[in-house]
Amino acid sequence: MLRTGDPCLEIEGLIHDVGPIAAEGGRMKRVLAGVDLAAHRGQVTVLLGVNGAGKTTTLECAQGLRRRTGGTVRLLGQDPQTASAELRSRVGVMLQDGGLPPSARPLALLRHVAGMYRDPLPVAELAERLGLNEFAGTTIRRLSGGQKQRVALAAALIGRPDVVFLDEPSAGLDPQSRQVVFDLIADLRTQGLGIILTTHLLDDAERLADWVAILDRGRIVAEGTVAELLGTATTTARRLTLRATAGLDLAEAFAGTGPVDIAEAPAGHYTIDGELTTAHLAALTRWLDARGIMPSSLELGRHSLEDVFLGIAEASAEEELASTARKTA
Ligand SMILES: Nc1ncnc2c1ncn2[C@@H]1O[C@H](COP(=O)(O)OP(=O)(O)OP(=O)(O)O)[C@@H](O)[C@H]1O
Repeated sequence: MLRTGDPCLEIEGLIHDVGPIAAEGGRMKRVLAGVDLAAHRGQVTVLLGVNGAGKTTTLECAQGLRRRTGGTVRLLGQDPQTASAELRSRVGVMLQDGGLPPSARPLALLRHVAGMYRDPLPVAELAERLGLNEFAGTTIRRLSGGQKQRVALAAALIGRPDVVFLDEPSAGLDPQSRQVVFDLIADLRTQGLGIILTTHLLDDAERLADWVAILDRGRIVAEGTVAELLGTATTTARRLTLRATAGLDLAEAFAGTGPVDIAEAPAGHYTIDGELTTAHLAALTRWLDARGIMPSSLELGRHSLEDVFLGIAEASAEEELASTARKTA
């Protein structure tokens, strides 16, 4: 996909070391090992990775909240570590644990934050959109995780930023609030904001992302649109699941087609894996028809981002094992 819109964030070779770590013999730990990432205006860029992959650290280095050990970061054209107050006012940030003052009430807090900007969004409008009025009189400390999350999102957006960082924006949200937040993110994208968000939820990435970068052990291991990432999986096995009478000799059904792996577990639940084509489907249904067997279900599995993600995570874990084995040999 052509990435349209000006780049709002350009990261090259980002390295971040932490430590010294006492538990590791006083050694430094490399948390980011050369991250390259670009985010553009008018797009949602999703940084996807398992717990501990380095997502939050990448965001914090991108915002200048952590000093990097190496590499370059340009946020709206400036180095965030030495950025002007003017740059900061153009960046919205929603951190993972909110960072909200516990004794404040949501609307008073938002009015206060709005007062720091030259041209803030109307507080009432944002509060209405994010459903904050339901708990306007409650102090932040008494709000649920999802309610705090919505207040934190409002605070990140109130200054009409050009770029917004959202760390796990859907964490703790019920399905309805999640939809509200996702719709808002989609609107912000249409308005030309650059949105960079982290998640470990594949569903979030599939629903929101214009561009996905998969982070694993401090490195970007794959990136592209969701379609492109799924495209990389089309050459790998696809799965057919069938529920029918127990004990069928399905190998016979596929005798004239390309090779497949067939498993039956539990009885009557079959999975057929392989490079499946319409010829496999035709062979199976012909074989069933000839025996008068009507399956109770027959489903062709589509690839999901989960397949891609799990494949990458597995390959990376194997690589790490091999490298540890080499070091200890
Ligand atoms: N100051 C620090 N001292 C020691 N280890 C650290 C420090 N900061 C980060 N780490 C480690 O760096 C790794 C990356 O952390 P980070 O919070 O960026 O991951 P993440 O992908 O955001 O994970 P999560 O999804 O759990 O938030 C983790 O293993 C974390 O424990």
